[in-house]
Amino acid sequence: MENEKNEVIVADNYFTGCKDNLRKWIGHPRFELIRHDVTEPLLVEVDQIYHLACPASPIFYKYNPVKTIKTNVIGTLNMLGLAKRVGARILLTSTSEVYGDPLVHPQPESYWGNVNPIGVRSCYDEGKRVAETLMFDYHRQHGIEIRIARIFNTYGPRMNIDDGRVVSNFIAQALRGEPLTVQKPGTQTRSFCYVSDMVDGLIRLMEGENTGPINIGNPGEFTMTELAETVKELINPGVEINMVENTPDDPRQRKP
Ligand SMILES: O=c1ccn([C@@H]2O[C@H](COP(=O)(O)OP(=O)(O)O[C@H]3OC[C@@H](O)[C@H](O)[C@H]3O)[C@@H](O)[C@H]2O)c(=O)[nH]1
Repeated sequence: MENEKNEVIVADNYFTGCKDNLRKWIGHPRFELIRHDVTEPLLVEVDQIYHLACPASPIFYKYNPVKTIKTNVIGTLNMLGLAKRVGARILLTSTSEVYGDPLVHPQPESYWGNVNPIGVRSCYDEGKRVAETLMFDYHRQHGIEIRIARIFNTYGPRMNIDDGRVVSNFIAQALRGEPLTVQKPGTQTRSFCYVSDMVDGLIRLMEGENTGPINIGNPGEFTMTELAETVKELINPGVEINMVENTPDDPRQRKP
């Protein structure tokens, strides 16, 4: 949008997104906002498609798993159909979850992953794996220009305070003076990425020549206990850290 030539159409079903986050652009002559769910076809004329749809927080994507997999499969088919009809380049935001509970560490893009196909996270990780397959099939079969980013745990301003991912959870808990809930064993690791770095990475990927898949994230790796201690020290040294039960199939380590 900052570029004076670009016109931007945002399609959002507001399941996790929020109109208020776009307040700055609503009414701008080069901006259009449509309430739309990608599981339905979208008829617009565009040169580039950022296919970002799908809840990303485990609590949200597990809330309605059938809808999550529909978004990843039917949603991606619809966006690829749009790309094919108008000759647009399409970028898919895939995920580090395609590596599942990785047996290779760190995870290079060449690693095929260790994913449970029938678990509670499968709607998302297998869904994104199918989405990647569809991208490459449309590329090979129809010559569609594709870009695939594998996003690592990302955080930043305007995240929903109840998003459920670990960074916002710990910060919200510390601000409220509630115990920080570290899911057991606490030694599991993540590499975190700041949202504006992620956006830079996505734009560079879209504008560059590399189709991907490419990991976008940071090499810094933290255990969840280390993260809780850092948040406690920075925000509220008086707060407790509680170990709580984890959810099934939580990846033990993750680093690009
Ligand atoms: O309150 C909490 C929440 C989470 N956690 C732990 O923190 C770790 C990170 O969990 P998050 O819920 O933030 O999300 P994950 O890293 O598992 O997945 C995320 O990262 C990759 C993205 O592409 C995905 O969209 C997103 O699901 C997990 O090990 C989890 O057990 C806590 O210890 N306490």
